[in-house]
Amino acid sequence: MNFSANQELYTYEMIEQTADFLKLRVHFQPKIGIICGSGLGSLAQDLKDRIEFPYSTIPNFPVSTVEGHAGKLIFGFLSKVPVVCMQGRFHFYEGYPLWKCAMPVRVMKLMGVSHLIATNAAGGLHKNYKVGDIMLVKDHINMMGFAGNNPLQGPNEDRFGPRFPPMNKAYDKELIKKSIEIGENLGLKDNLHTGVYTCLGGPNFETVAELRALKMLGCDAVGMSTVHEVITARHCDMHVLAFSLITNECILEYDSQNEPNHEEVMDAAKMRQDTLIKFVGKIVDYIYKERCCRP
Ligand SMILES: O=P(O)(O)O[C@H]1O[C@H](CO)[C@@H](O)[C@H]1O
Ligand code: HPA
Repeated sequence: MNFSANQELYTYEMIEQTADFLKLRVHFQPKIGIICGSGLGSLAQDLKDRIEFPYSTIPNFPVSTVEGHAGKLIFGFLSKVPVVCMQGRFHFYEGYPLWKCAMPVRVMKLMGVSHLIATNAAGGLHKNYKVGDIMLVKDHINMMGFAGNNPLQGPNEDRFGPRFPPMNKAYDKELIKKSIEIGENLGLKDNLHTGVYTCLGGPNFETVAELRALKMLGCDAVGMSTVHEVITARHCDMHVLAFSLITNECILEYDSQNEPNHEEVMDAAKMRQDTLIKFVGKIVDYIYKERCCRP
């Protein structure tokens, strides 16, 4: 694998080729795209009439290398709504440049997807967050962008969107409000938050000093994904809802005996999978009825 950020960028025609390959094989048009975070692949388990594509069989697609990311694109119906699910996402630390990590979002766009639901596992920085809580992302801090790394780097492709896209309304406020309502109806009132997510490059978990700095900056949850997908989705005018499952507490004290690890992240995700399946199912249902089907 070539790890250079200077790998040849995807052309519009390559993304189109990938979308056409999938369109030929999928007989319905997905309206909502769902990206499953670490250990959250079960969000795709209830899809009816599913058509699955291992990433390695899709032209131009990267392949997943992380445990808890199965590496399949799954089309099907969730609550009777046509959706496409990424069971496994791509992270910068796997050696992929950010534009490559986010490429499936553009494929979704060319297939007709108008709404993206991005989910992730994240460390909880906010003092009130507990393992198992859900944080609806209201904003992000693009730490990788601070360091000059962005999925939109390179010549702009005007057919997707503008050179300088705004990002101050990245997360759909109405969908956040509705998701809170849906969560409360599922009995999750005490486990729901809205907050600021930040993505670091990984793969190491953060130092105590890094976490303290992020907290001072206003971050509520920390992960290694999602932001590049959201930027790419907003660039091509998709509506975005994102949420973090808080899978571990961020360790902010030097004398703590604990160390974060990927197993606890996946265990926490597994523990919450049934709840999240219901949560996402109802959100999908709402988006489809209230947004996608409106004349
Ligand atoms: O963001 P997702 O893909 O959910 O995964 C999170 O979990 C992994 C660390 O345990 C990292 O990849 C981090 O980004
Ligand atoms: N830090 C970064 N990424 C993560 C974490 C974390 O604590 N938990 C899950 N993904």
